[in-house]
Amino acid sequence: MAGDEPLPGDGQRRRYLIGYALAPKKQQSFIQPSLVSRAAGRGMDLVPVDPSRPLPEQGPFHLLIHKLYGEEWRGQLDAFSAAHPAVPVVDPPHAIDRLHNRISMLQVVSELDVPLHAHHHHTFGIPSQVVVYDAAALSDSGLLAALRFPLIAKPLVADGTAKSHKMSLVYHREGLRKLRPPLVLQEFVNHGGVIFKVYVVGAHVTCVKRRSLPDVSSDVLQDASAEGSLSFSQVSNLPNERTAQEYYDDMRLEDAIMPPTAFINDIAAALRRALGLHLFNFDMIRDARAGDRYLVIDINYFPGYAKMPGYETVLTDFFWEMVHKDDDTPNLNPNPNDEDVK
Ligand SMILES: Nc1ncnc2c1ncn2[C@@H]1O[C@H](COP(=O)(O)OP(=O)(O)OP(=O)(O)O)[C@@H](O)[C@H]1O
Ligand SMILES: O=P(O)(O)O[C@H]1[C@H](O)[C@@H](O)[C@H](OP(=O)(O)O)[C@@H](OP(=O)(O)O)[C@H]1O
Ligand SMILES: [Mg+2]
Ligand SMILES: [Mg+2]
Repeated sequence: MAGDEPLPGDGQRRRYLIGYALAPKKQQSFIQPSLVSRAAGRGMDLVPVDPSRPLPEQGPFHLLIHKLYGEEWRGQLDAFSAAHPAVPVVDPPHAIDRLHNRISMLQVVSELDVPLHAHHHHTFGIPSQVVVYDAAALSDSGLLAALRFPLIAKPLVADGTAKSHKMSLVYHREGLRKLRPPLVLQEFVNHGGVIFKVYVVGAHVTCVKRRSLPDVSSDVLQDASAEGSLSFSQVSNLPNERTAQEYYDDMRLEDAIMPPTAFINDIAAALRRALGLHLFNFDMIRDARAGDRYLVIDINYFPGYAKMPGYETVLTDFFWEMVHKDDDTPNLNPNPNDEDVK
C-alpha cells in the first residue's frame, strides 16, 4: 500500500495517507507539485480518491479532504465515517450544505458571537437582503420596501456551477424584470472597489485584497434612461488583463488599508466554530458610508487556496495537525512499526 511504504532514507518515519476527492479542475489548481512534495517531506502522501469506487477499496486513509457533492458521495462518506470514526473527514457534508444557500450562509454571520468591545469602533454584519422564490414576488412592493437601490441579484443556490456565480447589479425597479428567481436581492454597498478575502485553514487565517465592483454613483441611479441592470460573474477572480480603468483600480487596491488583524481573526474563529468547518474563505467589504463597518457578503467552501500566499506550508501544517489530532505526543516520531490506521 503506497502510504505504508517508507521512503528511501526515511525508514524511521511513519507515513500518513491523505485522500483527496476533488473535481478535475479543483484537483489541477489545488494539487500542485509544490504542495505534494512539501507534504511528502513531512511524511504525508496525498493520493487521489476515485469517488466511483468504494472507499474501503482505497486507502487506508489517515485523513480525507473533499469538495464533491451528490447523494452517492455522501453515502460513501457516511459509511466511511461509521467504519473509521477516528479518521477525520474534512469537512462533514451537512456543515458544507449551509454554504450552498446564500441566505443560510450569511444567517450564520448575523448570529455570531464576537466580543466587539475588543475592537474599538470596528463592527461587522451583512447587507440587507431578501429571498425571492418566484417572478411574481419581483413586483411585490412590500417585499422590496426594506431595500434601497442599487441591488445585487445573486442566485439563491451557491453550488459551484457557473450559473451560481452569475450576478446582476440592478439600478432601479425596471431592472428587476429580467431576473430569474430563485435569487437573493441584496443591497449593493459602496466600498471603494476593494474586497478583503479571508482564507481560513483550521486555525490559520490569511487576509488578502482583491479587486471588486466599483462604487455606484448617485448620477447612475438617477439616470432613468440608463440600463436597469448589468450582468457580471466572479469579478474578484478575473484574469490579469489590464484596461486603463483597471490600472486605476489596482492603484486603489494597493492603497487600501487592511482591516485590523485581530478583528479579522476573531470573526474567522467565530465563523469556524459556528459553521463547524475547517476549510473556507469569506469576502468582506468596508462600508464606504461608515468607515469602520465591515460587511460579509459571501462564504465559500474549499476556495482557491493556491492563490493564498504560502499555501503549501499552511496546508501542510494543517494536514499534520489533523493526522496527529488524537496523539498524546504529537511532535515525537511515532513508532515506525505501527502501521495501523488510527
Ligand atoms: N452587497 C454587495 N455590495 C457591494 N458589492 C458586492 C456585494 N455583494 C457582492 N459584491 C461584489 O460582487 C462580487 C461577487 O459577489 P459574491 O462574492 O457574492 O459572488 P460569488 O460568485 O459567490 O463569488 P466567489 O467567486 O467569491 O464565490 C463580490 O466579490 C463583490 O465584488
Ligand atoms: O465555484 P465554487 O465551487 O463555488 O468555488 C469557487 C469559490 O466560490 C471562489 O470563491 C474561489 O475563488 P477565491 O479563492 O478567489 O475565493 C474559487 O477558486 P478556484 O476557481 O481557484 O478553485 C472556487 O473555489
Ligand atoms: Mg465572493
Ligand atoms: Mg461565492
